[in-house]
Amino acid sequence: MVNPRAGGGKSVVDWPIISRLLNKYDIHYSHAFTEYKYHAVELTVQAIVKGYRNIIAVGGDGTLNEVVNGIFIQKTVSPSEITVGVIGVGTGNDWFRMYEIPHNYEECVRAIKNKRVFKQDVGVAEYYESSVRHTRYFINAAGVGFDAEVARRTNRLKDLGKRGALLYIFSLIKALIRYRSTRINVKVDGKHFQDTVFSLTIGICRFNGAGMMQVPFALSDDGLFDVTIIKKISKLNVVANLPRLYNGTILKHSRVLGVRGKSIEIMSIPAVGLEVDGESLGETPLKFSIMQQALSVIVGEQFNQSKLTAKKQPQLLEPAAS
Ligand SMILES: Nc1ncnc2c1ncn2[C@@H]1O[C@H](COP(=O)(O)OP(=O)(O)OP(=O)(O)O)[C@@H](O)[C@H]1O
Repeated sequence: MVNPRAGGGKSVVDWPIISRLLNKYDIHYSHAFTEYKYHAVELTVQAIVKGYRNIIAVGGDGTLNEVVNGIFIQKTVSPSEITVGVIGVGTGNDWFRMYEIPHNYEECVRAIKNKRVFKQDVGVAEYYESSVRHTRYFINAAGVGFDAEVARRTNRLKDLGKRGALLYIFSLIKALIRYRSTRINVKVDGKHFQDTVFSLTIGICRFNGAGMMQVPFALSDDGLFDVTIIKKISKLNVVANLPRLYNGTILKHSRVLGVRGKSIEIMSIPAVGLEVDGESLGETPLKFSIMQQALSVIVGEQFNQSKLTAKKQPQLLEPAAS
């Protein structure tokens, strides 16, 4: 599935190079260009009906998310029979960072050829848009509140043809000027937490926002979401602590809480926005559930799961009982 809009149009320019590499490594494939938003969901469903069982997303996190949604809404085969590979041409490519998927196209195609498969968790997000309940699968991270507002602004800029990882920082600064923290009620595996919250991230993998680590200890196959809750915080404090978003120390901040759980519910008045895998969706009330090791993905040759497991740290706070 080739998204010609990914990376601000880079995928369509680079497709001849990528297709030559797929031929060079003797990977037999057919390709389809997406023609509109959500088209990769439909194309994935159709491809599986036609008998394809290995799907490569050529794009960024959004294209990959649509392929995953196609895999989980189709009824032809069990999703466990499908394997997903990626060639990253997106702007953020955050999911790719978790698995050390190379930037270099040739290394990427070689990794697909070698087909080291990892089974990762899949999240299910339920949200509301125009008072109608929707469901969306995700494999990287979901953001609520300020995080979703930054994604909304970034996506608007991408729709206007802007590109580059600095879009996220630019949107973050613009969003910071206007955003107000909201009273949010969070339920994690039945335990309540209520406070005025600036931002909340629900992670399966570790990176979002073009390289930020808001859930720095997430393990993608443990059947648990890592949730990071940033309580109301001054704008100056946000700016002073920006490096923490990149160096994995965000949980050490006194206004930040980390919890783990399988089932998350979020309510707020007024409603706050949601993004999943960088795609801007609807708003609260929200429900998240997780399917452990439900998707087979091809990882980079350098990816070493045991390195991640060693970093698993149990310092995360338990959510306060109501
Ligand atoms: N033909 C198309 N025309 C317009 N939008 C499309 C088309 N095909 C796919 N899309 C949309 O393009 C959006 C961006 O895709 P994607 O996320 O893969 O690229 P990106 O934004 O450059 O990368 P990243 O999310 O990693 O920063 C997705 O929301 C997808 O729905």
